[in-house]
Amino acid sequence: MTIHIGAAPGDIAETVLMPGDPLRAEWAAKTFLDNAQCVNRVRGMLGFTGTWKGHPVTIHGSGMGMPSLSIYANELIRDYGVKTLIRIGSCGAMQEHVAIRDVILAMTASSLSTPSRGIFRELNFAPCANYGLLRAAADAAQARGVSVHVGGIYSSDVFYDERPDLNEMMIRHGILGVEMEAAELYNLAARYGVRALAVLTVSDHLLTHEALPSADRESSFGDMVEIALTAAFA
Ligand SMILES: O=P(O)(O)O[C@H]1O[C@H](CO)[C@@H](O)[C@H]1O
Ligand SMILES: O=c1cc[nH]c(=O)[nH]1
Repeated sequence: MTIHIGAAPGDIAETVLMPGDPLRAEWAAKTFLDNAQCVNRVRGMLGFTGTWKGHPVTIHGSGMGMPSLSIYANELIRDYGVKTLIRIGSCGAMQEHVAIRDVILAMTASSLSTPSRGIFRELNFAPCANYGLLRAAADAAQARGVSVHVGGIYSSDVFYDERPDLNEMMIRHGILGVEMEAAELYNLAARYGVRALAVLTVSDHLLTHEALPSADRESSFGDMVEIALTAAFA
């Protein structure tokens, strides 16, 4: 047990899928895993462990934002020995050719800052996905016929953004979408020598202003879960 995770040693698998939303964790575990058991409910941050095609998998919420994700990812890696972390998140699209419900695979994650800023100091470290996971996820998405985009995303500290100029800059530089966790997940994966990837489903569109309701964000993004599971064990 850790301060934030109540699971017993051995109750967390080496492969963890991390949605921001703990209720998406519950839905995904009960929908896609066999024999899913709840292994954490500290602070309501639900985690479940089961198997997928015989492979042990944990699906655990990260909460919203990089500081929250950092707490769970640190404890999962350092205390529970997790080796592969795949974020399964929602995001806002920033390009016209990206549509609602499309899947984005985050090759890199730009940011204004991350919780690792104090460690990197003057270094502009470039957080990037694990290439093997990224390639396997792209293959899995194409095999499923999912509309998938691979490229850079923006990890923001705010959902309610007051910088239209910044979004314009991101859009002009080809950033595919915005979310709030991937950059720090990639920083931590690099620091501890583990694999990480962010697989995102477009829930909002910054250009068209379309937006899916919260129920859809919680329990309808099945393609990204299956892409993440397939990539983890490719
Ligand atoms: O749907 P999740 O995985 O929580 O991801 C996105 O949704 C939240 C904001 O609504 C942020 O956590 C953002 O990164
Ligand atoms: O962080 C997020 C997530 C979904 N949609 C957004 O616009 N931002």
